[in-house]
Amino acid sequence: MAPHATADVAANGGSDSPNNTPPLFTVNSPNVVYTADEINTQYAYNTTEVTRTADGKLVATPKTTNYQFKVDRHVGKVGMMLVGLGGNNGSTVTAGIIANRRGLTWETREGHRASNYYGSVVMSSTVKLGTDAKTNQEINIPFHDMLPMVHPNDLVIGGWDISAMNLADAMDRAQVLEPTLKDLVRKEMAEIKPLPSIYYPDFIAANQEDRADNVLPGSKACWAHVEQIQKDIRDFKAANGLDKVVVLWTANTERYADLLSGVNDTADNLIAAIKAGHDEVSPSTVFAVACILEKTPFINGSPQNTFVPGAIALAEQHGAFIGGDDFKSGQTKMKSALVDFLINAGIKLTSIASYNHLGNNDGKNLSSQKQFRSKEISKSNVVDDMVAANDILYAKDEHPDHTVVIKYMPAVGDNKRALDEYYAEIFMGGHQTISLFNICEDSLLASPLIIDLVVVAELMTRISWKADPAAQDFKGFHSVLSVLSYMLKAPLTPPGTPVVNALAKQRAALTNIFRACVGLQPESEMTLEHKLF
Ligand SMILES: NC(=O)c1ccc[n+]([C@@H]2O[C@H](COP(=O)([O-])OP(=O)(O)OC[C@H]3O[C@@H](n4cnc5c(N)ncnc54)[C@H](O)[C@@H]3O)[C@@H](O)[C@H]2O)c1
Ligand SMILES: O=P([O-])([O-])O[C@@H]1[C@@H](O)[C@H](O)[C@@H](O)[C@H](O)[C@@H]1O
Repeated sequence: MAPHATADVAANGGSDSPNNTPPLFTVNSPNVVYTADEINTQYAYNTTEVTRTADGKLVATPKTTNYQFKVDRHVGKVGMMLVGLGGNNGSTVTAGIIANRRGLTWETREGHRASNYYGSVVMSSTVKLGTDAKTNQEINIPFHDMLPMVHPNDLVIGGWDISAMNLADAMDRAQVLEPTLKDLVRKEMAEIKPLPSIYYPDFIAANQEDRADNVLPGSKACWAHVEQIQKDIRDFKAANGLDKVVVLWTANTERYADLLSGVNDTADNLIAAIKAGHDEVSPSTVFAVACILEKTPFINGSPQNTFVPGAIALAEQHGAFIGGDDFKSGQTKMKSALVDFLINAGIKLTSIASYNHLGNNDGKNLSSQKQFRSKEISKSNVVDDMVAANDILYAKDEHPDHTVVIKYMPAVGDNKRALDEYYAEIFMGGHQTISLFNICEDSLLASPLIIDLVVVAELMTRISWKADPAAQDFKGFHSVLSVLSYMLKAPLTPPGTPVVNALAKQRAALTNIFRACVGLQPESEMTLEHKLF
């Protein structure tokens, strides 16, 4: 990706869209064919199949599956519609994109600051492309240059909120950004007003009621709500000349919906339940259904079980993309890396105590038990796969003690305090105790994840595959975008497939799938060229 020189951006009055930016690299291989419109790849996917002999011995057999991948190189004009646009995350990510688009700089107590996308894997991390043929040194390139992706500066932003507050006032309410920066984006932010949304009081904390002055008629699910959201999406696309939209939920955490046979267990029953006004269908599920019917990717940045079985089935029926759940921004992100390190180092983690307090509206909503329970689930399950993978340290169904506490302390605002203690058994009866104090400015950590989720989800709409060369049509990835898991606490995966929470594995999956789309094998890190000579 050509560096987005802010001066150029400012001169153009907008972003120098990567639609016109030539790729940073090309792959020199008979298996990769570039046309003006597509990247077409023949890819040998190598795995190891394990079977057991009659006497229980394991047999490992290398296996190769040949795929064809096709990437549409035309990004087009992309819209990002946020549910909860007027919240701390919604207003912060919007202000951040405006500031980056205009190349803004501002003064703070610590001195001069410039716009950036720090915390975004897509915009601020690199991936190893390969090794320099002459110097033998690693060549690392911006993640964003792996495949044609929308630049966040080019995203057209809109969305819904049950609060009517315009985004300049919402930005002030959020108390996240420096006044000097807010003043530079205030005019543009004031022009952004959230669309009225659906509000079913029973699903979020009662303390949210005083915000709800921008709501559609009806306090429980109805088909008119689905149709209105679909209309909102179509109108937004038409008004802004968009080629596609991605919708992302960054509204309040809802309580879990009960899973009810005949109500949300199948696609037909879910649609019938909404039409019948069933009160166990949540606003986030109604948004999911509307987006699925519009074939608009829908991502859930909160921990509730938006994707009830009927919603997943509906997405599969319509070939629509869904993803979730719950941004993995600070305390849990650290946990998914630290637990991976400890257990893979053969250290027996026996207890994890995760406490945090925060003072933003999210914390206020989570001060209600049912909403906290949704978050407690997503914050607790993040170690399961790492523990289950090591039967030397853990007997079957043995787990570390794990407790999650969240307290609402208004004084600290968006600057969540996370205090963690990791207690482990080490060699010969010893113990290791790791204590962390982690101040997470929650919205400044979540906003880049919103960008990553939207950019990757949009990219996935332009990637197709087939395994049988004789097959006529290419297929899209499965409707449940588990490739998004790196950005999420409780990754949603296709039914029957395993959940991976280990942070390093999640990132490797993302980068290696993108490498496969340009015909490159996974980076093995073996560097045999530096060992066998
Ligand atoms: N680091 C983080 O900030 C982080 C990390 C993980 C998950 N999350 C989740 O992201 C969500 C947003 O966090 P936040 O700090 O921006 O919270 P927030 O309370 O500031 O914003 C939520 C917004 O959603 C609006 N809203 C509520 N119900 C709505 C509905 N039905 N339709 C449209 N808008 C609705 C509210 O009015 C509010 O403006 C929360 O669910 C939170 O748990 C945040
Ligand atoms: O990703 P993470 O920092 O563990 O999780 C955060 C929690 O610690 C916090 O209590 C909650 O309010 C945020 O929404 C977010 O979920």
